[in-house]
Amino acid sequence: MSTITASTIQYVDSLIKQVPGHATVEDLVAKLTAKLTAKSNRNTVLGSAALLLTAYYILIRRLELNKPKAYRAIPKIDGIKNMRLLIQNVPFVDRYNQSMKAILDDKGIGRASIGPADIIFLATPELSRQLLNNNEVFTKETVETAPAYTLVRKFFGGVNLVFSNGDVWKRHRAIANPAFHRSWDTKVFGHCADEMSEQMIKDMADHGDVELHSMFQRLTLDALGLAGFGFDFQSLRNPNGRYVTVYNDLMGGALNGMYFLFPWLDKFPMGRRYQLHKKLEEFDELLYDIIRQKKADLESGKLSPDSDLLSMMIQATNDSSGESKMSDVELRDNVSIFFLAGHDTTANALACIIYFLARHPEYQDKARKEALEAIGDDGSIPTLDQLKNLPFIDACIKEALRLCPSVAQLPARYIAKDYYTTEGYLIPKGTRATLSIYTLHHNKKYWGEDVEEFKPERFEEGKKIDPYLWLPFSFGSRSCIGQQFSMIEQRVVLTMLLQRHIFTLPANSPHKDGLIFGRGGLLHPHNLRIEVTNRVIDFPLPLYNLQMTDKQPQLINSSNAGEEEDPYDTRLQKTGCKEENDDLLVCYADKHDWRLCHAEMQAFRNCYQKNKQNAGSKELEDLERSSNNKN
Ligand code: HEM
Repeated sequence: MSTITASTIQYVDSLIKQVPGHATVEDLVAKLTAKLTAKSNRNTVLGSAALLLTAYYILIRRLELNKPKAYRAIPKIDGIKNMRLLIQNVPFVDRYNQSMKAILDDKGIGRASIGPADIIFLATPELSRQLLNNNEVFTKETVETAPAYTLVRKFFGGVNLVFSNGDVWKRHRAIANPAFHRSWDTKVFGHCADEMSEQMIKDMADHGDVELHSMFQRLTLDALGLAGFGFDFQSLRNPNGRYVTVYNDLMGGALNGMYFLFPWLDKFPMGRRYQLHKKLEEFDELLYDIIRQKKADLESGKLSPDSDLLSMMIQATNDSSGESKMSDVELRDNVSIFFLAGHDTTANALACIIYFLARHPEYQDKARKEALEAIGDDGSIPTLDQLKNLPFIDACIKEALRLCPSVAQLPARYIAKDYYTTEGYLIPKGTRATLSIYTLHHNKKYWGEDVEEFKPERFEEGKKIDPYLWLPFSFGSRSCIGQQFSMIEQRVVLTMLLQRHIFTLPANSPHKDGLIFGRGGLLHPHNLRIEVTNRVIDFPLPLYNLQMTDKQPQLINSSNAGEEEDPYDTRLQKTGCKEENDDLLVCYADKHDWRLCHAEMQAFRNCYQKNKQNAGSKELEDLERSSNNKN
């Protein structure tokens, strides 16, 4: 057989050389069949069939002569290997390293037979420019193509901002744009950072470390629920709460590879699938309740139209008319997709950046210094103004997003018509294409030999980075609408956490030589455990000093400890702020971190300032002055 194959290859080769460049496969096959038939007198029928089969294999499968030359020029990636790794649920980065990294790094383009149609991976800045500026050719694959009974379709909806094209997408983007591009209230994010701070200290006490990625998932879910829809998931306080569990189960189900590969099993769901469909009904009930309530509150004037993202979108659809309006189903489908697009993505980014800062204490110190200079050290939530000038922290965020782009490759585009790239490759109609953001971010050609190292200096002020090379949020008209939301959230959370805590990678961490990523659709660190300690700081109140360490908080009177009549108490009584002071102490006793008692501290401070200026409080000031002199 091997001699037959070898001679057939030689024979087919000689035939191909005789055929003009523009010959069709049909010409070739006809010519080949004629020759083989003529020789059949000498060969057995079996031999001829083998020859024909081998010739077909070589012409069509190997040489792909049924495909245009400009398409054949795109290097091939091993699709079967990729599929096998996908079914084995191998994490994205391992799958990528084993099956396509070498080709994409070198050639910047590759194609594979995965799924119903070939998929082309684009991985140079020039190719990303072409994909991102040709939305009519590189169209989004919509969820509508999934049958209506599938979990994915029911969960993410038929039409929404992420999975739509043309006029439908324009209408959704126009309604969502003003809601996203506004001045976000930092308090929501700050409130979540407060809670996370508290939870981390509890986890440290209970387990000796903190699983950072799931902690940030809880933070970003709470933040999105509050800032987006005015709904408090309370997942930081209660990770097993009803809606958190429902939501997490649904995400786990819908993004599981098995659900993508066998969607038809959803037609008659059984076992776990059945449970998930039931949970989806529960989740939908919640979403529709939120929408109904919001509409009623807006109508009655109970809620201001700019109170959260959903209110603004409802207001925008009320202001538009006819087809521009959004139905409740469309609003629900967008709310659902915002959860998918807007919570895990930022959680991954935050977990990665803390990991890199923990691995590089020198960068952590520098980032903390910048944070303290910008937002102070009194535990208050930073304002937008205070967050404007954070060049080093911003550089760290960008560098972490380079190394860990949550969206490692863009969701696939369906090719609506034949497209010739400027390099002369053909991307044929009916195939699919994606942009490999991960390759662009990890290619030595663009970032140098130290490409895998965390170096925020790459993004220092004044350094220009090609927007088609660094693309964590994509670029152009279909870039991430939530970029500003995410950046503000990251800045608030990072500055507040750096102000309060020190992050250390445990000596035996499996991540000590490099980040290990987990399974699933989005790139995220796998089981990332970090040690968190409190910074030691001085209490800034004028009356006494509270020094705290993470281990042993102590309240120290600044003067005259042990005297019979405690002048501290006397002074407090005179300020008339004893009640506020008690509230503050109770809060501190409860939370073990005065920075989590900001409201109580502010109330005490306001009261103290006010009473100090009262006529007749001179005695108090004298007392304070004499106490200072003694110290
Ligand atoms: C670090 C955080 C984030 C990353 C890395 C990220 C990344 C991306 C990327 C790469 C795209 C382009 C997808 C494509 O072209 O197919 C995208 C689109 C989108 N993102 Fe984000 N995203 C983040 C945060 C958010 C947040 C916080 C929200 C909402 C609250 C959000 C909502 C969206 C939406 C709605 C789109 C679709 C925009 C359109 O097609 O017009 N994202 N995001």
